[in-house]
Amino acid sequence: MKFADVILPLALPKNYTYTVPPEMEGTVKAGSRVAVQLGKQKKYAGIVKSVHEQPPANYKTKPLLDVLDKDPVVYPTQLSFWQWLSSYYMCTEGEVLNAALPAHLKLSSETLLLFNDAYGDDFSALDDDEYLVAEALHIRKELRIDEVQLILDKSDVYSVIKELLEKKVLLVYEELKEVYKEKKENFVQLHAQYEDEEQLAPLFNELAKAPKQMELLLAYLHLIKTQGSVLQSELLKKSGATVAQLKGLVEKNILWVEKRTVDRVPGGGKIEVQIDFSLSPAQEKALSEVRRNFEEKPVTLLHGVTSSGKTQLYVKLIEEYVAKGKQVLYLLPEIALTAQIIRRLQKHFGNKIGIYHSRFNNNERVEIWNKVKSGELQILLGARSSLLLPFRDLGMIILDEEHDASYKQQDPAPRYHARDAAIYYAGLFRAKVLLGSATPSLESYFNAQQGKYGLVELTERFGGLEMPQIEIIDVKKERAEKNMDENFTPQLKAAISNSMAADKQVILFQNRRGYAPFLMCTTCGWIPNCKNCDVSLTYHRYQDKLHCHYCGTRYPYPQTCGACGSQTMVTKSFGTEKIEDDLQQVFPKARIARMDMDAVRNKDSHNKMIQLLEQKGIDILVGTQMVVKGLDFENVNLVGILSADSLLSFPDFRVNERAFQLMEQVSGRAGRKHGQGKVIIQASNTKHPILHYVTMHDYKAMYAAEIAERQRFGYPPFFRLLKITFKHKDQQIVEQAAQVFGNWVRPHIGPRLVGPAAPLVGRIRNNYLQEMLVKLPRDTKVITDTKRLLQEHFIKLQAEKQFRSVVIVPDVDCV
Ligand SMILES: Nc1ncnc2c1ncn2[C@@H]1O[C@H](COP(=O)(O)OP(=O)(O)OP(=O)(O)O)[C@@H](O)[C@H]1O
Ligand SMILES: [Zn+2]
Repeated sequence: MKFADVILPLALPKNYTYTVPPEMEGTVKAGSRVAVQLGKQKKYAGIVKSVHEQPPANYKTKPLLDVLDKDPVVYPTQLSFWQWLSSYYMCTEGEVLNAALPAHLKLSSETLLLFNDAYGDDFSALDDDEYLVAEALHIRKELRIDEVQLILDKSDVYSVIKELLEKKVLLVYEELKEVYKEKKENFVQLHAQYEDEEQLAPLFNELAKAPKQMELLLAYLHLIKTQGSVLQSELLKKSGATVAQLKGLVEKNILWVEKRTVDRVPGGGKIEVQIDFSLSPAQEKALSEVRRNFEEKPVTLLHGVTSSGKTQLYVKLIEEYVAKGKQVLYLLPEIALTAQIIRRLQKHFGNKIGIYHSRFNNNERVEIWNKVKSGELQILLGARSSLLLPFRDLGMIILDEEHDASYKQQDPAPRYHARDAAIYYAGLFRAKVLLGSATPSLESYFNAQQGKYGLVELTERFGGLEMPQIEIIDVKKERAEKNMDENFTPQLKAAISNSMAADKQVILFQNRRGYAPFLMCTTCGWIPNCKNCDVSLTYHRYQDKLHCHYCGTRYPYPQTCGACGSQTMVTKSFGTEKIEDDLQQVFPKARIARMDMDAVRNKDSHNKMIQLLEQKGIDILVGTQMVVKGLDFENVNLVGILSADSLLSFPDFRVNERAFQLMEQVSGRAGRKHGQGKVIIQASNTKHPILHYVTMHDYKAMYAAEIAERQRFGYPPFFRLLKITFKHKDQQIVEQAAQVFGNWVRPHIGPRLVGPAAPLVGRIRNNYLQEMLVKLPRDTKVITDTKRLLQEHFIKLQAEKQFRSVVIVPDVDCV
């Protein structure tokens, strides 16, 4: 008798074992999707983790209902990776599976199926069962899986549903209510008679009188040669012609236009790799050092100053791996960054490259999933979630901006760090990992210093440009002397004027979004707080509302103080929205744009803003963290940091490291092409050592100072941090639970256990919080033992009646 352990897309502590019915023995493999029953009613599609002959000790197994795929949906490598993720990051394999699988591959009895209107009503291509379901759906528009079971009068309906999904007859309802729409685009083609070169010559003569049409035709011929197919939009862009001019050629029966369904995610195509630049001697040297390091070590850190051309180095390396037939994963910390990089990469790799991130809809995700799995996509650019894709033969992972905290997943589980997960995942393929940054994390630089990672340094900017010149301005002084214009010092104002006069562009950085981070009553000091969270509210002038940045709740603007009733509410501190407003007053002619989470909610608006900036349609860009990283604009010569103080003063042991990284990175946007850039940093505490390191662009001095502190106080990289958060609606219960838990484990852990205590924001979405920190020495055995101990006590705590509903969230390597 054969048994299969199945991972279900649920947070079950253990995987269930099912019996493999004899007729399925040939088809059930590790990685296959199977339909199973859980409990009396529920059915799910899960993934087989392993097939074996060992019945479980404590329960009678149920049979698998169905095998959903001829070929497994993931390879054994992914199963090993998932298992590591779940054990290292203390979550269940079901949670990992849930994060990894696109919704279309996850089905359960609660799944709502929708009819895809785009399919039409011609069901002739369907078999009997499919037809019955399609017809019912066509009439009723939506069905639950149990209703499908009634219609077909059987319980194993998953394979039918899967077929219908693949044939695009039906859709899986997702919260986003996205509807599958085939994407159609106009393609242009040459009439067959002209495909013969000899016929072309007379055509050219004929068109000599119509130069625009001639240009169109030439552009067409170029595109068809290089790309294999010609999009109307691209053709018009390349030739600079109008639709009317194209119509002219269509009317002459030379070209014709056809609407075709296109992949949402381009792939295939016939572009050849074109590397049309050469590396500078410094880059060449760095590249060969990377290669040499790769021979000895799986991980190498490329520490290259801003604008040293790390991206170009990546391109060369990618080319080498692609030529060897390997897949390459290029990770970026934020979706926001993909837009510019993808254009840079597509220049070289055309359609060999795909993008993947959480803002993709499910249709797009399934397409990418399949192309990565088949190996059709050789290069994938993506955010951290692309690590969960079923790569077939990975040769290298590039992790750009490796220091970035957004590489850590916060919620929900698995709360993995993409850098560490990438290193593990690459190890399973014996692939290489290249970490790149101008401001490496202390952890990675430490590992490089220790010889665990290779280290390659690139210390000069490409093109012989100097690092930007940094000027620190004392805001306290300027304020006292009443020289300030809103939040701008005269120095910053003058520098902006100069840039604009020279037809250059400016980036201004402020780390708070909204208009004012809080309001205050000048009579009694009252500050409006969120009802659900213990935080002050941010004023957003655009909507004239107060927002909670933790739970998203919006409140009307209070005309009077909520405590004393006076009409003396004033805004305190300032966010990007206010800077944008004030700038417009000070520079009425400037074209100003704002880039923050509020301004660029969807991927396209962000992309458009970047393109506008590239095309010099914006003079001044104001933004948060978003403008800091990786962006490459040749015309920006000035960067202003409005308030360094807010970066240097929050209670976190990483504050100095983060502030340095941020300031160095945002400074790095200035002066990347035509002459040295300038950076103005406004600060009250101008003597802060971090400001000094930034002025000198001295990463190593910052590193030396910080690493000593970390060692002294027992923080990463010397210890790993595991944070445990307890959450409950009732403050007393959560405090008790944390106390009890602390008392249980403290005797085993000792002084390495810190807390419990309420975090800075002690209540979020009406849940009270308690936190505890465990410092883990870099010793695998201690780490595993401690995790096991904690896990046992989580279960013990939740077995206590009064604590049953306390939510426990372990966060390994928290950031
Ligand atoms: N070998 C090269 N040939 C032509 N252009 C180059 C070369 N190297 C770099 N550049 C150009 O210099 C600019 C900076 O390079 P790139 O963006 O790769 O730097 P980076 O090291 O990734 O910087 P950051 O860390 O700030 O993101 C880009 O516009 C890039 O196209
Ligand atoms: Zn709130």
